[in-house]
Amino acid sequence: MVLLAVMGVSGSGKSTVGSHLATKLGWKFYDADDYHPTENIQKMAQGIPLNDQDRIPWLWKLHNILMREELAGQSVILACSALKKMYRRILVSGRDAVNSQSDHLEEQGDSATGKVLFIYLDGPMELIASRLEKRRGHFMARELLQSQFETLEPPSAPENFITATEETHRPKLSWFSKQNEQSSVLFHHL
Ligand SMILES: Nc1ncnc2c1ncn2[C@@H]1O[C@H](COP(=O)(O)OP(=O)(O)OP(=O)(O)O)[C@@H](O)[C@H]1O
Ligand SMILES: O=C(O)[C@H](O)[C@@H](O)[C@H](O)[C@H](O)CO
Repeated sequence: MVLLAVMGVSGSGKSTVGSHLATKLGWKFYDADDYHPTENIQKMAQGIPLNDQDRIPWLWKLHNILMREELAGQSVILACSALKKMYRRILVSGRDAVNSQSDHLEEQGDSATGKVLFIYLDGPMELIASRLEKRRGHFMARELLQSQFETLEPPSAPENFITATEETHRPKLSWFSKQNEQSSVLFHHL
């Protein structure tokens, strides 16, 4: 059973790569965009970046979905921006991530951070902007790309993640803890 989150800025390819992987692997797929409250969608459509207050309850909801699937023994892929380290902590640990001291969570080490494997879709702003220019019928205002990059805190050790470079979506192994057998399956499909 694997909980996988495909993360990155708007337009980095989370929905495309995440749904592709889920189909290939026969796993359940969730797109975090489908779980935003209407107010968040309206903000983004108006070109107003979301803030922590907008994102935190949404991330709690997504954490609950991941935990429900974990309990059911179901492997899942979630496409979710998860731009900040704190947001990724919430996906992994829910309310504990907000209530506890960050040091405390860090001390928990693999037992907490290793629960979800993040696939970080990394890519240059120009390339992603050019893709967003061509994308039609999506609520996200394209002007928000700049703020997405400003908010982004790329994952780093001891987080549990793989970086995939945007040009090829070939994963470049950065750091991950204990999911070696799973990563070889993922490499095969990416
Ligand atoms: N590897 C790729 N090569 C070329 N185009 C791509 C690639 N990945 C995604 N795209 C295109 O880029 C656009 C953005 O991709 P996608 O919607 O999957 O990104 P996203 O990260 O889910 O965005 P958002 O967070 O805004 O929903 C789409 O039009 C998609 O077809
Ligand atoms: O954290 C965020 O700012 C949001 O998740 C955005 O990234 C959007 O949901 C998505 O990317 C729009 O398509």
